[in-house]
Parts: sequence; C-alpha cells; structure tokens
Amino acid sequence: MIKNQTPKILTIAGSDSLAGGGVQADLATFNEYGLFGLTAITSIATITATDFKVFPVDTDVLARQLDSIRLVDQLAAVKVGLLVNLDQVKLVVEFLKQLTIPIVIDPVLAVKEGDYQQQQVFIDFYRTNLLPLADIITPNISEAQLLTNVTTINNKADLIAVNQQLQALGITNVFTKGGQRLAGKMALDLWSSPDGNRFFEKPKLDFLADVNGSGCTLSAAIAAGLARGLTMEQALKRAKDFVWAAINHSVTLGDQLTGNSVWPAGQRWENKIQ
Ligand SMILES: Nc1ncnc2c1ncn2[C@@H]1O[C@H](COP(=O)(O)OP(=O)(O)O)[C@@H](O)[C@H]1O
Ligand SMILES: Cc1ncc(COP(=O)(O)O)c(C=O)c1O
Repeated sequence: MIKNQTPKILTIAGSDSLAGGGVQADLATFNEYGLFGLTAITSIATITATDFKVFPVDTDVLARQLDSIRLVDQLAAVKVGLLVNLDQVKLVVEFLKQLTIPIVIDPVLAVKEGDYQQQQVFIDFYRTNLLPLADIITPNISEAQLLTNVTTINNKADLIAVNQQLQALGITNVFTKGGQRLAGKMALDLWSSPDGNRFFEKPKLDFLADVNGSGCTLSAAIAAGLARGLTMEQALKRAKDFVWAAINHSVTLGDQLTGNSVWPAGQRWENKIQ
C-alpha cells in the first residue's frame, strides 16, 4: 500500500448548516492548508432569521468519536471550538491531556449569530480546567469579558489588560480579537505571549453587516499553520491574512439572513483571478 503522509489535523466543534462557522469552516480551512481534517462533532447549531440554537450531541456519541480519533497515528494539531455542556468539557479535557501536539482553543461562549451565551458554572469550569491546556486561545471581546472581570474593552490598553488577566490563568498565548466589535477603521487583535504584546491590524471590511464564521476560520487557520510547522508568530500572521481574504470573499446566502458566510477559499480565489 502506498503511504500518503499528508499531515492530519482534528477539530472538535459543532456543525453549522449555513457553513460559515463550525466544522464546515474548519474542514474547508484545513483543505486550503493541504491538511487532512478529522472531526469530532459536539453539537448541531441552527441559524434562522430569528434565532441561533444549539443541539448537543450525546456525551456517549462524542466519547465514541474521540475513541476513534485515538486510533489515528500522528495528529499534527487540534482545534477546539463549540462545547455545549460540562460533560463535553470534561471529556475533552481528558482527551487533550493525553496529547503532546499544538492545541488551539476558540472559546465559543458568546456568538454574534444570536443571543447564545454560556452559564457561569460552565464558564468557571471551562476557564480553570480546559483553557490552561491550550497553546493559544482566541476569544472575541465578549468572550474575553466573560472569562475575566474586565467589563469594557474599547482600546489597545483594555486589550492588554484583558490579555494579562487571561495569561494569569496559566495560558501561554492569548489572541483576543477586536474584530468588527471594536470601533475604528482597523480590525485590531492582540497577541500576548511570554515575550510580550503584539497587535495585528488589517483594514476593516465594512461592506457587510455581519460575518459568520470569522472566528472559527481564524482559529482553524492558526491550528493548521502550527500543524504545518510554522512558529506561533508565522501561524498568526498567516491566519490573519487568510481570514481577511475569507471575509473579503464571503458568500451571501439570502436576503433573510443578516450576515455573509466567510469562504476559506478566498485567498486562493484571489490569486486565481489576479
Ligand atoms: N469586518 C472585518 N474586517 C476585517 N477583519 C475582520 C472583520 N471582522 C472580524 N475580522 C477579523 O476576523 C478575525 C475573527 O474575529 P471575530 O469576527 O471578532 O471573531 P468571532 O467570530 O469569534 O467573533 C479577527 O482577526 C478579526 O480581526
Ligand atoms: C457550530 C458553531 N460554532 C461556532 C460558531 C461561531 O462562529 P464565528 O466564527 O462566527 O464566531 C458558530 C456560528 O455560527 C457555529 O454555528
């Protein structure tokens, strides 16, 4: 048998039928990076014109998916997205503890697609037990606030303050996304590492009301870059450019849906049409 050594990468996340975010975005991103993507699905999210709902997968079913992933040799990295309840967090903590590969956690605790927000008891457990296992976490501003006692984030100094609190939890790298939520002409994010703070900025794409899947795509791209052997700095820079192109080429799904779904093929498509 010919051995195909394409690097393998895992996402543990929910399904998004509109395919802006969730495992759909993750797999599409992994493909763009030339990786073979595996999935452990935690939930099914449904987005309609009026609401965002999440239906958890049974704990046993998630456990079985993780058991089959354990049979896979040499995963190159893992990304964690939407986890829905404490049992899921506990399972994922035990799974991640056995790994020695880069772990990227996107703490999906509040989404712009609806009024979904996790309970405090969940957040407390998640913060103490799951997040310190990550090589990097990628909260948006709302999530960074939920995870700390910082109540307002309006500028660079606030981003630095919130990242400091998150690092104090034992998390080595924190990448907080100002994104669309932070006022200004630039989409500004802050990476804090043991070596200090570094801002990432790109012009804000203001042609649309909302972008679905930008956070999922960014974290998947960071994990993919690390799986490809990039340094953290290189992986972040590449991911920021990648998600910018994915937003720039996002797809309008229908007049009744407020946001576009990001398209991870954006950067490749850009190169093709130039
Ligand atoms: N309108 C935009 N134009 C350019 N970049 C954006 C825009 N909105 C978000 N981003 C970038 O996309 C990435 C994901 O951020 P964000 O959308 O805030 O995440 P989330 O989906 O978790 O809320 C960040 O790098 C952010 O700066
Ligand atoms: C399964 C799932 N995870 C995460 C998200 C968050 O997406 P975003 O990347 O827009 O933060 C969504 C949003 O639709 C989702 O459906």
